[in-house]
Parts: sequence; C-alpha cells; structure tokens
Amino acid sequence: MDWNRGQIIGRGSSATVSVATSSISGEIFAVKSAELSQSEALQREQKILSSLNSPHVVSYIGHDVTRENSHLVYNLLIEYVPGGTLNDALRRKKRPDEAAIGRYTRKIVQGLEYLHSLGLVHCDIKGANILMAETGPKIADFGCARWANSGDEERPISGTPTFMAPEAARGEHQGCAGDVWSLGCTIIEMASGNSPWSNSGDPVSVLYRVAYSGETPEFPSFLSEKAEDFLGKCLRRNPEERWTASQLLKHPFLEELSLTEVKESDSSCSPTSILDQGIWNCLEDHTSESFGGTRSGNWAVDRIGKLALFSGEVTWTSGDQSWVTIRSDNDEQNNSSIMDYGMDLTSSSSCSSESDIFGDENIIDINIVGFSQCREKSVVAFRNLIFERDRDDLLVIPLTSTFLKS
Ligand SMILES: Nc1ncnc2c1ncn2[C@@H]1O[C@H](COP(=O)(O)OP(=O)(O)OP(=O)(O)O)[C@@H](O)[C@H]1O
Repeated sequence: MDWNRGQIIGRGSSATVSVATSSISGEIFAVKSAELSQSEALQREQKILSSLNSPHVVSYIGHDVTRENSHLVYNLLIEYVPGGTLNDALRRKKRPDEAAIGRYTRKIVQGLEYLHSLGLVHCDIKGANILMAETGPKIADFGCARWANSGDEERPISGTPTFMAPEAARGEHQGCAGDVWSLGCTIIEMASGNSPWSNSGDPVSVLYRVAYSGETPEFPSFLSEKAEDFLGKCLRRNPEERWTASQLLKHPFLEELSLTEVKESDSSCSPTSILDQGIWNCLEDHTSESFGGTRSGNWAVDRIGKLALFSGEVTWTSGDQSWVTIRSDNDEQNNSSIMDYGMDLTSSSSCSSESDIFGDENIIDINIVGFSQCREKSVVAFRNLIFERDRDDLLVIPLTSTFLKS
C-alpha cells in the first residue's frame, strides 16, 4: 500500500509513531517505525499483532520497509486511535469517576481475556499502553508480549517496574496473572492519577519493594467497597490466588456494567456515514459522562453550525511546538473549497487551538495531526476532526471524542 507519513504522534523506546494516510483511499492509520537494523522488537510485535483480532486490541493493518533519507525503515501499520493513551487522557482531564473507571476496566479486562485465551501475555499493561478509541480503551504496544507455555518463557522478564507483579519483579515468572496485577496498578493510576508505589523512589527501589516487601500498593481512598474488593482480587501477591480475567468479568464491579451495555447497544450510535449526525451526539454522550463534562443541548448541531458559519480569521501561531504547519505540495490547488466553510486552513499555517475557530473555551486539545494529498483529495486531520476536500465538497468527519474542560 502506498502511504504518506504525517506528523509524529508518539515516541517509545523501540519506535517512533506517526500518523499516516493511504495515497489511494485517504484512510488514516498509525505507523510505528524503527530503523530496519534496530527493528527486531518491532518485527516481533508485528508477528504478534498480525495474529490478533479483537475490538479491545489495536488492529493490525500491515507492515513494510521504506527508504527514508537513505535509511531503511521498518514500518508497522496499525489502526490510528485518535484519543491518545489513557495516560494522556488522565493528564489532560479531570479524573474519571468510579463508574467511568469501571467501564474502562471492563474493556481492558475483555481485551485481556481475549489475549489470555490465546495464551498471550501482554507483560506491560499500564495507562501508557492503553489507547482511547471512541468505542473505549484498546490494548496496544505488544513490544514486551510473550506466549505462555512456549519457548518465549526463556525470554528475560520485561515490563515497567511500578506495574510489575511480585513474581515477575523477583525474576521468577511472567504469566497471565502478571497482567492482572498490572491491571490493578492501572486502576490505581486511573483513580489516583499516579502510578502505584509513587513514593518509593527510583525504579530499582520500586522493584525491590514490589518483589520482597510483602506489601500491595496503596488503594485510592474514595473507592466503593465493590471496587476495592475488585482491586483486591487483582492485587493478590500470590499469583495463584489472583483472579483470572474471565473471573474478573463476573465480579459485581464489572458484571453490572455488562447489563447497562446491553441496554446501550439497543440504541447504538454507530455512524452509517461520515456525516451521520448521530456520531456527534454519541461523542458528546461519551465525553461528558467519562470526564465530567457538563454541557447540555444539541451540542453536535451547534458545533457543526459554528464550523459552517465561521467567518473570522483563524489566528495562527508560530513557535508552539505542539502545532504543525499545514502546507500543501500545491497550495494553489488547495485554496478554494475550504473557503466555502469560511475557514481558509490551507493558505494559513496552523491554528493555536480549536477555541480560536469556535470561540469556545470549553473545547481544548485539538491538534492537527496530519495532512496529505491524494489525487484530487486533500485531507487535513485534526486530532478530532477531519476536513476532507473532495473537489467541491468539504466533508467534516469527527474522528474521536472532544474532551471537555470540567
Ligand atoms: N495506534 C496508535 N494511535 C495513536 N497513537 C499511538 C498509536 N500507537 C502508539 N501511539 C502513540 O505513540 C506512543 C508510543 O507508542 P508505543 O508505546 O507503541 O511505542 P513503544 O516504542 O513500543 O513504547 P515503549 O517505550 O513503551 O516500548 C504512545 O504512547 C502513543 O502516544
């Protein structure tokens, strides 16, 4: 598949992640890249990811090798999840309440149940490796993953010390139960905003404490009895006593949510087209309940209306690293139809925030993440909007939730 690399959206220890668009279909996806000579971990991740298929796991699209600035680069093409990581969301917003924590946890546990049923251990479950899709959290970054009961057992133990189970921290074993311990740590992270053992100093001291102290991390104080009990089942020091993902899905903390979900799915808000009004309303529901947003009324109609009617000048800033300049390869070609909507995005550079466009301070964290041209189409992707110009038509496509300031 021919594709164009867009802006870098993340960097990890093994790879750089960029947004990308297909030259033919205009489809947006994420590309995780590393120099071919240093791509062993990424190639391993490709093998694992290509064997998975679950709504709770980031989807595999393909892989290839490209030549860029005379370097050979290995690329893993995966679904683009515009909401960023769970950690990003926690940093940006008010902490989720217990109901939201329950909903997120349920999706992660469903993902873990799927992986564990295949005999795959993720080995690095934490907020930074959970991506926030519109449908809920998805498990990502399989760089540390290993197959249980296979030659993989010989691989050195890997993961993040603060999220590591005691048996893994002691270097004994890293199995499915270890992921459940890390899930417990991730719940603490969601509830408190801090990773567990946050007062224990450097990673080596943390590792020692996890391995040998006999302690469990401190539980956040505001949790209900049910949530505390759930956390207790994840954070049993003895892996044999820890609950499995399948058992956890039947715990009252999550089981009641499954009933609500059945009701919700009756009024599914899956879009039937990219301009489907429902998806906007659906996004509003999702964000306001997840992060304590307080807006009411038909936000979607309002928002599209503002977008369509905007006729002021977009304020462009320079020097702010979080904003990229939109440039086309052929500026002349781009200067027409976007103006129909009153915004000349392409002849300017980049906007400082969506509030400059919408005049609404409640909307934050909008990034332009990529721009590409394919045949007659130009696509400008914002973190949660796409403006797609197809000759005469400007389509406005919501990509993900807009997070609202609490
Ligand atoms: N599919 C995706 N959609 C959107 N953003 C992504 C996607 N995959 C990764 N990212 C972003 O890129 C960052 C780095 O990705 P990832 O954690 O997979 O890299 P890594 O090199 O394996 O990291 P680590 O250092 O944890 O091993 C993530 O934290 C996230 O912000």
